[in-house]
Amino acid sequence: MEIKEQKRDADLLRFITCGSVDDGKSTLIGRLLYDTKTIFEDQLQNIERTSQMRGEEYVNLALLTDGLRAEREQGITIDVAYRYFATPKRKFIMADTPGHIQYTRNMVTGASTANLAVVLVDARKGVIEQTCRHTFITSLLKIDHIILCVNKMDLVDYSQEVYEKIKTDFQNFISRLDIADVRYVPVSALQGDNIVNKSTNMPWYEGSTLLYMLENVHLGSDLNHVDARFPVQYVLRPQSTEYHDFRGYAGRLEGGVFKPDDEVLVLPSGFTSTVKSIETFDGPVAEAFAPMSVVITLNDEIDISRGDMIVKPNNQPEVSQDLEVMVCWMSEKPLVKGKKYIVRHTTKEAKCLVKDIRYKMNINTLHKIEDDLNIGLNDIGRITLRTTLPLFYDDYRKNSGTGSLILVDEFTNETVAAAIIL
Ligand SMILES: Nc1nc2c(ncn2[C@@H]2O[C@H](COP(=O)(O)OP(=O)(O)OP(=O)(O)O)[C@@H](O)[C@H]2O)c(=O)[nH]1
Repeated sequence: MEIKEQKRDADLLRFITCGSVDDGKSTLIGRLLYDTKTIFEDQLQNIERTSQMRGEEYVNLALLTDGLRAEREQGITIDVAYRYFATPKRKFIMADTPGHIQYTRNMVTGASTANLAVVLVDARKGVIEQTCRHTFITSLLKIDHIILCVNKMDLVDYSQEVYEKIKTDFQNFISRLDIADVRYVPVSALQGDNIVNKSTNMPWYEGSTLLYMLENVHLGSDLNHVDARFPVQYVLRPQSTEYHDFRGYAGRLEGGVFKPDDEVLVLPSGFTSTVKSIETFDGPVAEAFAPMSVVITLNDEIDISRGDMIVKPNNQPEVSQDLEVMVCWMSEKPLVKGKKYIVRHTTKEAKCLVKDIRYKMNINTLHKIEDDLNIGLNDIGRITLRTTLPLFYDDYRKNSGTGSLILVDEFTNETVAAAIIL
């Protein structure tokens, strides 16, 4: 079962596209869908017609994703749209994040489950602060693979010199970050150079196309099958007399494997029991692993509630009310030292106090700024929190689910930050 799951992972690539407004993100996504022939005939006719009406020389592929965005914006709460497409080699889930002011927030949301980030730069502008910010967040979120797409090569006469300069600048920047795999490709999303089809305009480029990279990047299974973590989302106690003995704990595994008869420990109470059964929508199973959603029943009656975590006695997460975190600030209202926020971590909600702001990050130089601790919209900084309830967490590197949290404003209910536990 586990092997099958891993194989499925290798067939599926989740990626995010990031770039500043107008770098050509929508056009690039449109080009990928168009050249891999994954858009529908009627959609195509629609955008061809609109492009003609607007007197545009080329079919405006950005209309494809813009249309999707308009649809999505009616849904209001969703910041990130997911596009699915497939080639014979692989399936893709692409997180499309609108590149406007609140980009950090959208990017963090989209990137938290991504295996790879496509970072776009405009060949005329080169590596700018936004490129650095996106790349830094990518590394913070432990996305192992980055493809730097130098776009709009048609506007710089497909110049190798321009491309090499941008590549060197980027190499200099990322040498200070811990990113396993970085690739580079010069493209024109508008004209279709090196997206799906190899460009004839850049004979000096000997690498592969963007699609080839996406299809062939090697993905180890990034799921943690070692550390068993089951945050309880709901306690099920059906009222019907037929099931009056039944008490199940519903949730999604954030890591590891659970089987019937496994010895388990419940946090925070510390009580132990053994797994009686694991139920799913399709009936009982012999084993459950991340990211399955299941109902676990235990052989002992223990008082368990939402936010508790079922783990194994010999492999426990950290438990603490004092946390050191790296935040990406997402609110117009700056972070306030000494202020209370709501913290949401796995299925648990608590309050927390910002005890200290250690430093703010200079995104361009990656230096720590210690004399200006004003963390505002899109800033990244290191802070310490004291929570009202203990959280059960792991290092983000080991487990992104139990290693991250969000902060919410108590009064407005606005999500103000995403954070990684250090
Ligand atoms: N010449 C040229 N223009 C491009 C290329 N890619 C995109 N553009 C143009 O750049 C402009 C911005 O492209 P979009 O795809 O809308 O940019 P975006 O980054 O998605 O911007 P937002 O949707 O606002 O986030 C459009 O006018 C595109 O036609 C390219 O490779 N070459």
